Amino acid sequence: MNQHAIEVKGLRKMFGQQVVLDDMEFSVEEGTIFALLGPNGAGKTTLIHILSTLLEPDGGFAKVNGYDVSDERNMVKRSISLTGQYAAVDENLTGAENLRMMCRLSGLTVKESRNRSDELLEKFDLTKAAQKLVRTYSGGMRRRLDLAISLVVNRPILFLDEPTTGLDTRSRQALWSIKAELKTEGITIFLTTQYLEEADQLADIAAVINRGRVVAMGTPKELKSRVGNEIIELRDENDEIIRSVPTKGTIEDVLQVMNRLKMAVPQGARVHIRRPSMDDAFLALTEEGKEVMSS
Ligand SMILES: Nc1ncnc2c1ncn2[C@@H]1O[C@H](COP(=O)(O)OP(=O)(O)OP(=O)(O)O)[C@@H](O)[C@H]1O
Repeated sequence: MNQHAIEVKGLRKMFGQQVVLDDMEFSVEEGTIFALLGPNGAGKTTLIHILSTLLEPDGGFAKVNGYDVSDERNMVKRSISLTGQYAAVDENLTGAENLRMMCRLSGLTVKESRNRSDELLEKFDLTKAAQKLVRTYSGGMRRRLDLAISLVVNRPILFLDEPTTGLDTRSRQALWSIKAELKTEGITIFLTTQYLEEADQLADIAAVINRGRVVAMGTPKELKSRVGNEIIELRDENDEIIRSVPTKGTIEDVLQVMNRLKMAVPQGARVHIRRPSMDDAFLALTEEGKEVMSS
């Protein structure tokens, strides 16, 4: 059956007078990686909390694995894993003990728990650190343990709230490769991120939200193409960017833009023409970007 892993329609959430999610609408196909991109305070965590039943919406509806987040909370909870601020890691236990405890709590036998823990420690490159107390772990190791714990029981949908925030490049890349592995197992991954690069590398579909609304959605490639086909960048003699202007990529358009720019830039400025990045798309699609693009 080809159903949506997540379906959101007219979703609304207010905190006091502040509208945090405003008529939000999108769906996520089963087995895909979906990235929710948005600046600080855009409403990403609020949305994850509603989808994982930690918060009640004020209007509209959301279904996760076919279950309504308000009316079928238990079924939703059984369909998801959630990593992030809420993972219960005991600092005074070892990584292996934490994992085995979670396995036992979720109903596995002692033997099954040992096997599943070993398998996850291996997958997340924690076998060597398995017998060390978690309080001695680095940030990257904690994140990997957090992710491993969220996978103790195979659930069809995995929520990752800013999973790589604060990780060094190496740990981030390790997490990316694990997520790609999960995808091959058919798990739907819903992640929030402020790293455009992350959405670009990983996601099948990315939605950009700003002030509680979806302002754009598509494959990272589609989102990038919304910014224009080629970007003209003018740099000064220190290689600092002076102007960055999207074009349609045709010779006529590029010439027209160059002519316009000629009047406004200092002599000696150098020209680069490049493909748009996710950063360009993000800036162009959010409020802040509109100012940049129209300047
Ligand atoms: N419990 C709460 N009570 C009041 N306001 C809240 C509450 N939780 C969030 N907000 C507000 O709602 C808005 C959206 O917050 P949210 O945490 O969902 O954003 P976010 O996109 O996850 O941001 P960040 O990237 O900084 O984590 C913010 O303005 C925040 O101050």
